[in-house]
Amino acid sequence: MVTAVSNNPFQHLTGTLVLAGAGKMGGAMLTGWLAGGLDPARVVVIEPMPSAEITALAANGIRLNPSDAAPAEVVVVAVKPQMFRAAGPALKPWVSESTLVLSIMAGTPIMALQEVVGGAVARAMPNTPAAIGRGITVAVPAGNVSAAQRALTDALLLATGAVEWVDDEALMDAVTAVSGSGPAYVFLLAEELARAGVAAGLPEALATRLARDTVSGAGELLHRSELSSATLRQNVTSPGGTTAAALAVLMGADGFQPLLERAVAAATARSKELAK
Ligand SMILES: NC(=O)C1=CN([C@@H]2O[C@H](COP(=O)(O)OP(=O)(O)OC[C@H]3O[C@@H](n4cnc5c(N)ncnc54)[C@H](O)[C@@H]3O)[C@@H](O)[C@H]2O)C=CC1
Ligand SMILES: O=C(O)[C@@H]1CCC=N1
Repeated sequence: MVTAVSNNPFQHLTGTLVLAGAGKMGGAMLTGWLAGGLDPARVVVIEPMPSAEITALAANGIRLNPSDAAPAEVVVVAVKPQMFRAAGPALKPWVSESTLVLSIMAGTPIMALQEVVGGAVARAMPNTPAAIGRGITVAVPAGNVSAAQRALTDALLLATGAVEWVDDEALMDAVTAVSGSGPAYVFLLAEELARAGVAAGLPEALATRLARDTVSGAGELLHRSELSSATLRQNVTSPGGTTAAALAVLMGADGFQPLLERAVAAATARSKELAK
C-alpha cells in the first residue's frame, strides 16, 4: 500500500488560527501563510483598523472581528508591545491551556504572555520578508510547549522563510536588533545609495532604479551563492579600482562597522526597555 505524504505545511493545523493584530508584520505573515496554502476558513483576524487587503480577505472566508470567541488551536499575538497590556486580556476567551500562543512582539517576555493571556507560549521574532516566503524567524519555546505545538510553530514559521530555535530567551533582544529590524537597515542602504547617486550627478529616477536593483540583486546573489559575503565583496573589488576607493571610506574608522555596532546596540537596548 502506498501512503500519501502531504506536503501541505499546515497539515498539523486542525483547528482555528487567530491572528491578533494584522498590521505590517502580522499582515505579512498572514500573506505568507495564505500563499503557502493555509485554508482561510481556519483563520480569525482580530484587527480594529483592518487595511483594505485584510478587509478583502474576509470575502475569501477569513472571519474578521467575530463577536463570538472559543478556544483556538493557535493565537498569534502581533499587536504593538506597548498595546499588549491593554489588548491582551480580550484574547483570553480564545485561549485554553492547550492553545499555542505565538507571540511576535518585540521585547515582550514569555512570562508577560503567560500572565496576561495564558496557554503554551512560543516567542518568535520574524521579519517582513516573511510576506514573500523569504523571512527569517528566531523562536524560543516556554517549558509547557508540547512537541506537537513546537512542530506546528515550526510549520507556521517555515511557511514564511527560515527558522532558528534558541533556548535562551535573553538572546531575543539582539536577534530583534539584527534580523527583526534588519530589513530596515537594508532599505535605508537603498535610499542612501540613491541619494548619493543624485549627489554624484545622476537623475533621481535612474539613481533610485540603480540603487534598488543593486541592493536586491546583491541580496539575491548572497542568497543563492555558497560564497561568504566577504568573498562576494572581494569579487567586486579590483585592486586600485573604484570599489577599493569606496570601501576605504566604508571600512574606515567611522565606517559601517562602528556605525552598525552602535545601531544594533541601540536596538538591543530598546528591546530590553520594551520588556519593562
Ligand atoms: N514590523 C516589523 O518588521 C516587525 C514587527 N514585529 C512585531 O510585530 C508587532 C506588530 O508590529 P507592526 O506590524 O510593525 O505594527 P502595526 O502597527 O503595523 O500593527 C499592529 C496592529 O495591531 C492592531 N491593534 C491595535 N490594537 C489591537 C487590539 N486590541 N487587538 C488586535 N489588534 C490591535 C493595530 O490596528 C495594528 O494594525 C509588534 O509587536 C512588533 O514588535 C516583529 C518583527 C518585525
Ligand atoms: O521596530 C520594531 O520595534 C519592530 C521589531 C522588529 C522590527 N520592527
